[in-house]
Amino acid sequence: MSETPGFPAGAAGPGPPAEGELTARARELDKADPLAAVRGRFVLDAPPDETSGGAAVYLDGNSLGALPRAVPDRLADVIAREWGELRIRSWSESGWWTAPERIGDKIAPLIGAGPGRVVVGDSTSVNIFKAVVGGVRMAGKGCTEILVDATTFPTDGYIARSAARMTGLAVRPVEPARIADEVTERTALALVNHVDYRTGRLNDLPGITHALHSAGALAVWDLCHSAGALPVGLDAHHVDLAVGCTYKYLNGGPGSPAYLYIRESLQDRFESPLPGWNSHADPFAMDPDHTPADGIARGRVGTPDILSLLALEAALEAWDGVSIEAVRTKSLALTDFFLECVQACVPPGRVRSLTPSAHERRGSQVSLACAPALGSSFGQGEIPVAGQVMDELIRRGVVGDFRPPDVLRFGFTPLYTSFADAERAARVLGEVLRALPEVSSGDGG
Ligand SMILES: Cc1ncc(COP(=O)(O)O)c(C=O)c1O
Ligand SMILES: Nc1ccccc1C(=O)C[C@H](N)C(=O)O
Repeated sequence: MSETPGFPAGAAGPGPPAEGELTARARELDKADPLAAVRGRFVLDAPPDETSGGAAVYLDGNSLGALPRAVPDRLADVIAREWGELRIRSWSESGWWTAPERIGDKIAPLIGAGPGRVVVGDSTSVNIFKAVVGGVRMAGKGCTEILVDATTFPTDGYIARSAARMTGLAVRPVEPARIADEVTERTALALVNHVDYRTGRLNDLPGITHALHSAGALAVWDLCHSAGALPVGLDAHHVDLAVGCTYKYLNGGPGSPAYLYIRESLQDRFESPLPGWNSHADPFAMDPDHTPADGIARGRVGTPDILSLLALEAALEAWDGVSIEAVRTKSLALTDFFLECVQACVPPGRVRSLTPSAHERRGSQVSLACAPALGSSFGQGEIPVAGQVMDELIRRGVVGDFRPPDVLRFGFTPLYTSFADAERAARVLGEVLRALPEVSSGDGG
């Protein structure tokens, strides 16, 4: 097993860790945490004590964020009053019609965008389609290819290949770190994940964007795993187009609508491949010909999903008075502390951190490759051992997730994750791995 900076070989002893010391450190860190009170804005299990020993530590906010307390009452009001009583009048009187731009402006500061550059609606996949086809239509005439992050979350690759087929271009998968070397004057754009969903690696958005621009190509970023977790700086780094979901670190709820960012200076050249009536300059003119709206509204398609949109708007209240810089500081402290606890609690050689140890290359999750121990005490089956380990962690109240082939993912949402959560998760992971038989494959460390 290769040594990674997070786990110097032989540094951890096989016996039970110095629990008391780590627990005390976690308590001190939580006491000093300026965001500690923000946790109260979310519905979460109470921390475990002698009576509630089974309460869950939630480390899956990088897949589905926890429920913000403001959402249920707001949604109840939207349903009972705005829909139930005002009915059709709510499109204007309750601000439903303009919600996609209004809520876009609320997300904008979290991703470094000025007002009028973000519109909310549709899924991330649909926005990837709009961004890629819209980007190709803005690119130079002689372009023949689209570069796609070779390590991307699958949906980006699927959509990019279909968009390329429709526009007559080829798709070339390239590792993010190689994009600066691989881009040519024939490249229309590159579609890149800001944070790698599997490893938690933070890709170099300023550097890659600059390299693409130097070659005359556009930069299209997928912010699903960075928005709400770290500063993105879309305007500052002159990103052309970006998309992201809102159900992870923005806590918008299951299936909450995604967003599209279009750089201000490109907006009047953006031609949507899905020019629905909501993107028309005058939707209620019912014009048979499409005239695109000015500004970011041209990124809209059809009737917005109001219930989900307004749940998201209420969820964003959890950010009141919180800076994304403070979130980043806590995120790095949490992931550092978790890695330290894992090193102390987990028998050597059983996991290997896939997440870069360098802060400037790390998102807000820790991914641990789980050594392929065989003959697990949780029963042998088709499930890879890492999947069994995660099932057992969840059974013991530590909720992360498993991604094939061997990755345990732990997401840290600074708005509500505590240092005590990080310590408990690492301790339970150590217990689960100690309960498994020794690594039997040759590459264990
Ligand atoms: C990087 C990335 N892009 C896109 C998606 C999903 O897209 P959609 O919102 O269309 O399901 C995810 C996760 O679901 C993701 O991690
Ligand atoms: N949208 C979902 C619906 C159901 C279950 C998971 C997701 C995810 O978001 C997965 C996530 N994108 C990931 O990084 O694996």
